[in-house]
Amino acid sequence: MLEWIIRQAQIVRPQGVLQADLGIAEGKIARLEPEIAEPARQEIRAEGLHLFPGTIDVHVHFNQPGHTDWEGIASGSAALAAGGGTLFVDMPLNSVPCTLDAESFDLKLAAMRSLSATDFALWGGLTPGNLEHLPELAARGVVGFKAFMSNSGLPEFPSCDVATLYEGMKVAAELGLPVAVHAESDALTAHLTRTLRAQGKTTWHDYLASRPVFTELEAIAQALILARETECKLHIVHISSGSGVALAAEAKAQGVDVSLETCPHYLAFSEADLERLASREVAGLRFSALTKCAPPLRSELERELLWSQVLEGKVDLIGSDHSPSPAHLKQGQDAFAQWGGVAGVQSTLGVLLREGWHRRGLPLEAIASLLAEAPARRFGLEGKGRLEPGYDADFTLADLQQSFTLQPEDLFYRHKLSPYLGQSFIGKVQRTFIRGQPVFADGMVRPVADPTLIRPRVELPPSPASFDPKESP
Ligand SMILES: NC(=O)N[C@H]1NC(=O)NC1=O
Ligand SMILES: [Zn+2]
Ligand SMILES: [Zn+2]
Repeated sequence: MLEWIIRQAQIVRPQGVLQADLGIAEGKIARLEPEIAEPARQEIRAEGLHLFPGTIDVHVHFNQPGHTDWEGIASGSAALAAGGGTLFVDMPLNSVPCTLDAESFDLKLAAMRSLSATDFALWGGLTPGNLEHLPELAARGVVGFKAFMSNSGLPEFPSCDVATLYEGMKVAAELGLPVAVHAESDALTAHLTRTLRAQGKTTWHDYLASRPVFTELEAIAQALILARETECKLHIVHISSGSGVALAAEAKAQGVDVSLETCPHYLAFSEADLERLASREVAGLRFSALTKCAPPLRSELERELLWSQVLEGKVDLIGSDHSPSPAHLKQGQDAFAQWGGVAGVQSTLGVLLREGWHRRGLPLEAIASLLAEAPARRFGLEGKGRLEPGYDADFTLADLQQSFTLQPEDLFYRHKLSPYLGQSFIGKVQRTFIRGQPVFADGMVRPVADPTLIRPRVELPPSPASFDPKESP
């Protein structure tokens, strides 16, 4: 007997939106049909609601173990589920220890298994000094290796010089896993930061001036050259500018195996918003501090160029780069000293519905691809990301007729701080299911019974054929 039937929702998939019944058995989608005649143990009438694949956020920092005072797995994953998410991939840094070897992986895995409200996957780190640990991380199931091309802000996660990045890509290519890069030039951003600070500059404006678009382009170009040379799969995280997407998309069209990620904050905000709102206080913090991130917000022109690339299908996927901190790390007059990171894991679907679907005509089908199918496909997350029989019953029901204003009490974050507070959104998330288990309903999160590490299915490059004497003439 079917466990659940969700009746007559608008089912949103990359290939189209259709009204149908979705039947669930043993945690998987068992049937997807115009009408399922038989009953199920439990049914939901969902006329008028949209049923999206559960969103997959490949870029979060939940910071546990070590920095549970910044976020933590339980609160971060609960926020993901409340925003329609069913799976996240945690970054290797901001936790203590960083995920750089087998031991640190095992510590994080144990914490995830006991605390996560959702399924999860893990990134390993690539830094100078941990190259020899990449194989053991791969064996344990990381989806790939994250490297910083500029200062990460954390001494325990040093940035990769070009030689380390090159050697790391060679190892990753052999392991069949991607390298993800935070693409900003260390030489240029460090130089500009030093110059501005030496002049006593401290405003948010000065911070933006220390990381202009060309410093991002310089790093993207370098990463593309190395990926082409090593035949390593490359994932460029949080591309902030339309120009950055154009550069990477061009290389992709020429055959470089690269995927492009941007974040909701680069789609929702620009320098023009900062100009207007910089000193407005949200939850006691300045808007300029809540939106401080690296790479930083860009001009209105770059934001609209980025949108046009999203609408043209040039961006593969969207990750939140949820990187929260306690309020005290975002206080003070010196913009350079404030913690860089935006808290947004709960708002990704809302931003795409408002800024994309409602304001710019982004099809709902594209949202299903950007937030679920593409991340699952790119990172080999089998059984995830699609609303098809045989796939895990991971989905979310949202009411696109219902608008709401985001309030601090809506947020599941440890710190109720977000640049989206006080903004109105459409598409309130009503329920989220993971492997057929209701994880979010009636404004409450009930963690999945068995939070599971999703390991990537890795396709290794073919090894040279061994000599078979029987076959020889
Ligand atoms: N350490 C960390 O989370 N850094 C992130 N924050 C941000 O704004 N950009 C990043 O890469
Ligand atoms: Zn980054
Ligand atoms: Zn990040």
